[in-house]
Amino acid sequence: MANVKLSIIYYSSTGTNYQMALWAKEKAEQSGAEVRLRKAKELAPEFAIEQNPAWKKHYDETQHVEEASSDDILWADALLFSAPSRFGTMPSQLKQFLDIQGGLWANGKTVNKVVSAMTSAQNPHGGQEATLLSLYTSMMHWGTIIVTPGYTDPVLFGAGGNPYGTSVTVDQNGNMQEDVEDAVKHQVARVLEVASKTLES
Ligand SMILES: Cc1cc2nc3c(=O)[nH]c(=O)nc-3n(C[C@H](O)[C@H](O)[C@H](O)COP(=O)(O)O)c2cc1C
Repeated sequence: MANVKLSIIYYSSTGTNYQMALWAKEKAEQSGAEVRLRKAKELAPEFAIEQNPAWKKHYDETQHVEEASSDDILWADALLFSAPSRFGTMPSQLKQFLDIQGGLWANGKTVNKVVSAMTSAQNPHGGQEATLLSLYTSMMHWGTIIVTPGYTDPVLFGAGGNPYGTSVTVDQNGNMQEDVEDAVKHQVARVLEVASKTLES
């Protein structure tokens, strides 16, 4: 997958989606892609972060991660998003990032990017598919090429079998309930495969 430029753009309060983004980065780099790992800017007020020790810890520990910018979209052939469910939709932090890309969109700069997404929620039926759909809805408006895992590999069944994108259930202590590392890696490999085909054509 040499030559594919991949931006992994995530939001995470307590580390789950950051971990998924790191697995994706590891696999993409092993595959020869050029990778940018970027976080959506935190928008929550300090008091909200401070009242949740796990959130505060993750916030402090990821200060070194660069914030996503328009250039990360412009530069990339492929985009992989990862963000937790917030009442069945994407978090406002990621939505805000999308909402400030009107200039790119208006100039056709989002068209034909290969896009895929991952998520997490506290409950298996707590909105995992709906959260991915909320993101994919915006991606349709962007004219992107949405690439989902479907059921293209047996690892998906062990990871909960979500064909929309890898998703994981996280308990109240932040522990992932399914082993999704291989599913994340399969998803990113598939994104790179499709992106490299679009570059050849
Ligand atoms: C405001 C808010 C709304 C949430 N809504 C849901 C929900 O509707 N269903 C669900 O299962 N989990 C819900 N969660 C749990 C989060 O999805 C969970 O904390 C997250 O997936 C952990 O990911 P992270 O470690 O990357 O932050 C919600 C959490 C917050 C803070």
